Amino acid sequence: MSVVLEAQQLTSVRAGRTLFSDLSWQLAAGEILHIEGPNGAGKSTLLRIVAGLLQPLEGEVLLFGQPQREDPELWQRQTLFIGHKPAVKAELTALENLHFQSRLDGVQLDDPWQLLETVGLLGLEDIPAQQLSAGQQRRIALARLFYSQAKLWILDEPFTALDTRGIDLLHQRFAQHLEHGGALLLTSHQPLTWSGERLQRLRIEAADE
Ligand SMILES: Nc1ncnc2c1ncn2[C@@H]1O[C@H](COP(=O)(O)OP(=O)(O)OP(=O)(O)O)[C@@H](O)[C@H]1O
Repeated sequence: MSVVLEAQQLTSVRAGRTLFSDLSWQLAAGEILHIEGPNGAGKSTLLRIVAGLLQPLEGEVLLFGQPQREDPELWQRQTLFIGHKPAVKAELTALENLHFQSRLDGVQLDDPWQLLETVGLLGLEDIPAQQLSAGQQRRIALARLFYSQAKLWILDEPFTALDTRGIDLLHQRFAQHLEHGGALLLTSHQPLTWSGERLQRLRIEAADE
């Protein structure tokens, strides 16, 4: 399988504290990397570095062999990052949020109503996001996964606030993504149920402790 993502000797220091040092790994098409570790260990920091939103103190991240600075267009097209807070616009309705998100992603939605149904928000489309529950807001944010063509998904705590049906839905979507040659990097405090050969684990412990 081809290598989608390669991290080379990553070191990160925040507020004078070394979160991790000399981290290296490869993630191939069809694989998941589950980043584990206690609160504050640096998992979100690592994901933000991989997404190109933060610079490591040392080291480099390659997507299909390319550093971000050399091919920003490839990175833009082939990565999808969803952070741990649902990045929804509070005053926009669920439907308006889907249109807003998809425009930012450069995607024309074929059938926004179908997408609402897929993520379990049909019937709630006219309600401002701020009046939706935490899990419903998370579903708006996660709707991006159902139209994304990006090969690398970077998801920070995607299961937070989801009910069991929502978690099942995500697992199904992850499986499709992997079957189509995608790769997935995620943090989750919940255990993942995937067959061993597809799942890699990386545990971060604060290096200074
Ligand atoms: N913007 C920032 N400036 C300085 N330090 C930060 C910043 N954001 C996070 N940190 C620090 O970096 C450390 C790691 O934070 P991070 O959010 O990466 O942890 P995490 O492993 O994702 O934790 P959690 O499981 O609680 O989500 C923490 O000590 C945090 O205080």
